[in-house]
Amino acid sequence: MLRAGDIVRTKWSGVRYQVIRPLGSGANGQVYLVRGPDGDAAMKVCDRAEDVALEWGILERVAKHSPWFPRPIQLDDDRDRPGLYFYVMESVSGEPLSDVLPRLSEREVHGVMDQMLQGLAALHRHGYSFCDLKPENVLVEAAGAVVRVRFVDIGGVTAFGRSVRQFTPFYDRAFWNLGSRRADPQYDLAAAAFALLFCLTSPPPHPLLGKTPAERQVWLDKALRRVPLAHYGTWLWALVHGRFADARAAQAGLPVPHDRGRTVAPRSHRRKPARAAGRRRQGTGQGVPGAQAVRGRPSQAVDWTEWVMWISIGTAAVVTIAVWGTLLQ
Ligand SMILES: Nc1ncnc2c1ncn2[C@@H]1O[C@H](COP(=O)(O)OP(=O)(O)OP(=O)(O)O)[C@@H](O)[C@H]1O
Repeated sequence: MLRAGDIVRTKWSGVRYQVIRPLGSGANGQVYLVRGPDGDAAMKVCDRAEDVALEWGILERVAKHSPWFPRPIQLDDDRDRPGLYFYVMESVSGEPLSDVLPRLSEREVHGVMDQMLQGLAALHRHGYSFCDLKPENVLVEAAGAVVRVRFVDIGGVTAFGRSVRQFTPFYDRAFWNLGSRRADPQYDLAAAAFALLFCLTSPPPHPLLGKTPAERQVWLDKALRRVPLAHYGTWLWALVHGRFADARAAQAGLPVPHDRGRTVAPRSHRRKPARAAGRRRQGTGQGVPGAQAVRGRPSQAVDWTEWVMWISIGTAAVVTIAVWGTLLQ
């Protein structure tokens, strides 16, 4: 564990980094904001040399093709602390997806998802899946009209066809019994959908980990019906069920924003789930460009503008009939 102010001197190149503050930690290690000869950077420290070597190798390979991941800077050991293994990469600014999404407008949510899918498409073009895609690993910078999305945590990136090495249960399609735990484009598309879904509604409760796959699916179906953005329920359903051929098709199917400057309500103010449990429809996937047939998709949240329109038409019809009735008497 490093502290603010600690100095790390690299063993082989003699470069000096000063620790500014921790940026985050996880199962594989800790990440610190450090100041080096070229300014601020992020240092990932792991207990095992193999983890550092593996992540560094992936980062070098992937970052070449994908500006969505941090740029690798250097791999080395600490000269003064034997057993401290680390690599240094670009420090990515932004906040985790879960903190940012609730205060974005529909148009900005659309922008975030569009960029996430572009980032995934770039990675997939080179034959890799992200695999450990979750809100903590998606950093978003939203400044005015500009929204910028970057990915961190390269550790799970896996070549297509291989078994997924690193995953988080709630973002893993196999946990929901919706596919295998093998790396492919749909694995990431499902994870992206779970990330958006849980940020827009609420994260799954911990006890779900001990439930059967059927019980988990019931929970997921309910969550999909609670999505507060028009048309996103259907699109997310198609993503988690692997209905899009690739990230480009999913991007083409992104619901068009109906932006009225509204922000996606914070959790405490979100609309109550639509009372539509019995209104599940059979669908054909129409209206979701790029999606194959979508069956048993969840019904959408109530669209009040449609209700207002029908009430107005009904009132006008009643008034017209009443006027004619009076005139004809
Ligand atoms: N390059 C970076 N720039 C800024 N923050 C970063 C960077 N890399 C990682 N982080 C932050 O540190 C956190 C932990 O890093 P990382 O995900 O690499 O660790 P991990 O041990 O693999 O975590 P997990 O167990 O979640 O997989 C990230 O969620 C992110 O908030």
